[in-house]
Amino acid sequence: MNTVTNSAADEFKDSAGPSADAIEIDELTVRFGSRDILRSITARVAFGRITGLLGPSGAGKTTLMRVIVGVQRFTAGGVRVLGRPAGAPELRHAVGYVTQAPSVYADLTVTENLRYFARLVDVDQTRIDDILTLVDLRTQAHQLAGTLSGGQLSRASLAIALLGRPKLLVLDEPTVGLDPLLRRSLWRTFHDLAADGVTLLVSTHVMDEADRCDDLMLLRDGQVLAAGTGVELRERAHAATIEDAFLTLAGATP
Ligand SMILES: Nc1ncnc2c1ncn2[C@@H]1O[C@H](COP(=O)(O)OP(=O)(O)OP(=O)(O)O)[C@@H](O)[C@H]1O
Repeated sequence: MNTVTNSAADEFKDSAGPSADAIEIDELTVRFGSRDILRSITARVAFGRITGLLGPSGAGKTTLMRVIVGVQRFTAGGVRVLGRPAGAPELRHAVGYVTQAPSVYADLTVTENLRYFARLVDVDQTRIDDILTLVDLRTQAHQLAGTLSGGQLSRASLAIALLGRPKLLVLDEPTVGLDPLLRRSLWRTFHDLAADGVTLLVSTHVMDEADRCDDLMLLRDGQVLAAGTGVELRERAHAATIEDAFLTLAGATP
């Protein structure tokens, strides 16, 4: 398959140090007004794996992702991304972020959108063809983005995030509203990217998507309830499913 990594693929991993993780969060607190939205979070995201950020609506998933990509100020603690402080200028191309809202221009075709964003991030236009193949949008290449289906629109947003050859992809609920077939094919793309060495952090509140992740981080009320592989979390909670594990672990926390 097409590769999104390049000869400098391990540049960040190497410079981050052999024991470093892709994301290192230490005692992170984010306060809005008088309310702590993230409460002294300490967590790690391993290189080259898919980590699922799971939690109910309002748990703080988007806020945490915004801190990681460097667009949300934090109150206390520290966050290092690919060995640099979150938001550092040299991370601009290395980190791709797909928000819940589609980031494409409805009145431009898919290719025109990609050409436009390719110029912004100073990426070779020839890469557009490769990315269209990767996200399976070749057939829609000349279709106006405003006429795409929900799943195609998600893929178009993902395509834009891939332009800068990110080493880390942060995806905020990328499969929300998609039918099971589209969800499955999007997850296949995520696994292809991880196989190419990309680190993915994917938020969801759909518990059955947890089984598609290598690692999980369970977030509730701005705190990490538990982190580990699905098997580890199920064993820890003596639960048959991640959903049950989440409920058990949430119940065990005051
Ligand atoms: N700018 C802000 N000012 C005040 N409160 C905020 C702000 N942004 C988020 N919040 C609050 O922080 C909490 C966490 O929000 P966040 O969007 O991070 O949750 P989430 O887990 O991503 O939820 P969802 O799954 O519904 O997207 C919510 O209670 C939200 O209302």
